[in-house]
Amino acid sequence: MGLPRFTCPKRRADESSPHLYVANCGPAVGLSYEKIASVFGTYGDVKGVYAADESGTRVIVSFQEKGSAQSALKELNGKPCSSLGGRSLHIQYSVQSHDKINTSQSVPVSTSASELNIPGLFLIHDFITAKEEEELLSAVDCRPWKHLAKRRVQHYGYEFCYDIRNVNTSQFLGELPDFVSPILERIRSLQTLDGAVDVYLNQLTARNYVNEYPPGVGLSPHIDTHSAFEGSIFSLSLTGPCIMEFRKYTTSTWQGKPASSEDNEDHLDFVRKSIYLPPRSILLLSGESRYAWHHYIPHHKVDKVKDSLIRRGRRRVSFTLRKVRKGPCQCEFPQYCDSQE
Ligand SMILES: O=C(O)CCC(=O)C(=O)O
Ligand SMILES: [Fe+2]
Repeated sequence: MGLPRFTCPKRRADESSPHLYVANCGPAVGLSYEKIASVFGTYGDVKGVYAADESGTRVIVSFQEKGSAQSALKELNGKPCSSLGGRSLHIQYSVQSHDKINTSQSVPVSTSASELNIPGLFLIHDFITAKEEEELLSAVDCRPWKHLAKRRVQHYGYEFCYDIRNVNTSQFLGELPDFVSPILERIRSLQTLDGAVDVYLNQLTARNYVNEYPPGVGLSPHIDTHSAFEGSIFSLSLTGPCIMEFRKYTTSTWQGKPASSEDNEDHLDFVRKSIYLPPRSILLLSGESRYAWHHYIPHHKVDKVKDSLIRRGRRRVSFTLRKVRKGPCQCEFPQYCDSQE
């Protein structure tokens, strides 16, 4: 399925159209395009179902006739739909997109953080050896992965709660496991990169990305909640490559609230930059890159990096190491800060 020519209206569009913008729906929440087409097809001829963006949770359903879209909107909007596993959809009429930014268009991918020129972003290649990588993978694979709707994770130190996008600081799960000690030690040597980097970390999220899902499942754009974590975030990539895209929204407000299916797309103005994360590299987000830029991993099967096409592996595991924040965030980016809303 291609990407849409239609998108969510910037303001709620009341005039009807044969195209619906449907949120809380898509491959990332377990609903295939075929399934969506068949459910919406009960209201009329569906011309196509398209990804509305790269989140995997928003789609455009295009009907042949306006009347069909009208009936589907009336029947399916905002109530649990038994044929979609009880999920409540949030539906609006879609309008033709005149936005200059086409989210399907990819940006050139840099291989170094200096090329990207985002303050506070660092990438270190070959931060660990292949042997260390193997040991880290077997250590996490010996422990149970928690299967959530869109991800498989393990949390250490503190649990990260995806519904509130924050940590429960009163529930300490214990010290970080021994298998990350050599990594933590090496991270401490990175303090020389930038004096402001905080290298005393107490939370680890191991994330298992398995390329067995249909396109659309990746990591949606987010800023790690300011009030949850301090200013230095490290992400170690294991076993498979990917690209990470950074976006700075010019008109954005704080977006770290629990992802809502009613999120509007009122901030389509953004600068995009992309970086290639090879296995065994570590990425450090600090300063502006941590506080003011959204980051995300588009789900691609193949990434174009300079002149090469790089196929994603069947699996990527990342270790995100952070320090849990105990008081409110007092960063210099209040526009993006949940503590300074
Ligand atoms: O997988 C990664 O490298 C990044 C994960 C991430 O951004 C997060 O857990 O907040
Ligand atoms: Fe993140």
